[in-house]
Amino acid sequence: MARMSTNNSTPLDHIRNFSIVAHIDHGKSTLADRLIQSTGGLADREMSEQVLDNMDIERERGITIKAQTVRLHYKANDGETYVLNLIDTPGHVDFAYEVSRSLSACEGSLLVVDASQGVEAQTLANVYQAIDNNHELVTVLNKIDLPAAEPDRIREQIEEVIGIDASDAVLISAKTGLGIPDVLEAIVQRLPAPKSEGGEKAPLKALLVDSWYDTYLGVMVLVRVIEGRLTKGQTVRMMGTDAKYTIERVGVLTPKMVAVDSLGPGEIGFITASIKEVADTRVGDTITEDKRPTAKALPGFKPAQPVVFCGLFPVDAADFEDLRSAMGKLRLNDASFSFEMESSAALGFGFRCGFLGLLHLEIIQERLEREFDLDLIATAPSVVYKLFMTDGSERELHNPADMPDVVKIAEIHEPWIRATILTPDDYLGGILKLCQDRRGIQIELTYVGTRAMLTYDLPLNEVVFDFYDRLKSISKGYASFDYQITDHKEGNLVKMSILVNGEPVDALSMMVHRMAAEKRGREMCEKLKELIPKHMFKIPIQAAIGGNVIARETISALRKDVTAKCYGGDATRKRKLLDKQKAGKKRMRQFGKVEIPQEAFIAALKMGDE
Ligand SMILES: Nc1nc2c(ncn2[C@@H]2O[C@H](COP(=O)(O)OP(=O)(O)OP(=O)(O)O)[C@@H](O)[C@H]2O)c(=O)[nH]1
Repeated sequence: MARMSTNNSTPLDHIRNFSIVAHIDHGKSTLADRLIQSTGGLADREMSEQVLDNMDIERERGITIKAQTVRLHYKANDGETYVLNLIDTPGHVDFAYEVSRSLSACEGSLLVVDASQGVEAQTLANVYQAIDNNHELVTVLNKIDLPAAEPDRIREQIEEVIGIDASDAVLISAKTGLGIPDVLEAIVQRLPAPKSEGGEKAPLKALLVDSWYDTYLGVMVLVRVIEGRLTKGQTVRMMGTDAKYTIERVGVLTPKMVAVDSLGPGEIGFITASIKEVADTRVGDTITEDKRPTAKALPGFKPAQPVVFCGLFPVDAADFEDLRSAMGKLRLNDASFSFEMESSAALGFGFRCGFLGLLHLEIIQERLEREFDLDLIATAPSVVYKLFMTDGSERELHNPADMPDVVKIAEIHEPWIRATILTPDDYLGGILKLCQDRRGIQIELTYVGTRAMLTYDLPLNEVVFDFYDRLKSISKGYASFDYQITDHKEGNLVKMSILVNGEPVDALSMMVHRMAAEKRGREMCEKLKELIPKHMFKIPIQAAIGGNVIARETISALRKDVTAKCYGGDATRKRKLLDKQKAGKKRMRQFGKVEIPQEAFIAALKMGDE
């Protein structure tokens, strides 16, 4: 780690702590890179594209998962040098809680809007979070290099839709660098400096903003000092967990890690303290000095609750231990991902995993397959149901396979969301139909120019499968979507089982609304008929509720011997064909006498609405 002999007492009025809020792809990371580059945080040659996005997957998918922070030194037009702390926030709905936690560590935000696209669903969601955190805002219109950019129109739209003054919006192109100096000036001139009531003489009070696992340094904790001073060697106490630690390192990210002696009021930096797991650090906790504690803890955050669950099983049972260790490693860096062992009659040993949303699920699954070279079967994603039992007790259901006997259940409650959808009005009809088909209740429909803004209440259960994919395809990618979980409501829900050759495949069972069960069951059977290859015998595929079969398809029997066409041919050709079949088998799973390909599990769940 580099060492910087910073003078550690940057006066408060020379500090600006800010975030960038934006819809996905509106250019947040590109702008962050520009700010780092133009303040000399990294030499040009060190700039790999998008330094803020650490992980390969993030880079490939172009999304920011883990919030990061960067300290910049900026010499302003008034001749003074300011310390600017940029806290990066993720843009996707699944990570909304990370947005909120990082916003609470700063006083202002840059609201970045693509001047060719305008306000989108996540622009709204994120800007309201910033306003809720009492942030001052600087509006930045990006991509003005594009011929399609219409800064005047978008400025009006921002005023109309969000209700903030955008007359002094800064026009930039993060791509070409145009307007970047104006952004830096606006940060200094228009965003407030942090305040500290007690100042640096007060007992230590710092906010635990984030934590992550670094292979070399172990658990790193991102902190924002409110009052007092955080120093190397100090013994601190986490007020929420009551755990004591001795601070080993104090540093800042420039974005390289740079050690400093201490952090004072208003400053943001990281500490390390031989903390074993990220799970030992509670985001939103208050860090204070053990021997001179602060009187009152900060309000803190609600911990992120997993909302979507699914089972992950190794295709090859021998990979179970590898899967366990890989999950343990991922969990080190992502306390919002949870897993516990599960066994399934059909799939053997695996894990029941909890995620913040579907994207989170996909990212974890992809990382397990790619970084750890594991072949996995994922079961149908399920939301968390609340079961009210006839004996008066209450329990949570994370897995349709654990569904108790229906006669013992008085009521099943399912989570509902409030969704905001923005779309060009050409696609409105299709989107209304989609929401309606998914049991949606329309709350509001307003227009902003030729764009419609829709508010719908929807059961989360109807959204977890493929709602987002469908929305994108109906709107040719133009609609944007954001949601918040609102409450649990009673639903007429049943467990639908799928039987292949008479055997229930628990990985495919799911909770469905009674009215939609037959249609869903029929679609599942039809899809599986396409996905499961023919065998030497007839295979019935059935969907059932309790003992009642509600849909049925049959896969006809295969007669031909595949090697027959090699008759008389040379042995190597025959061997090749058999090898090819064997490789194909690796991605198959045996259920009784039937082999089901791995893709069938996911594909069967992604049903069209046509
Ligand atoms: N033409 C043009 N393209 C830009 C500009 N700024 C960003 N882009 C492009 O827009 C795309 C999205 O930019 P990002 O910076 O990755 O967007 P982001 O908001 O950080 O996206 P997430 O990390 O997914 O939240 C990239 O392909 C950029 O190259 C700009 O000023 N002009």
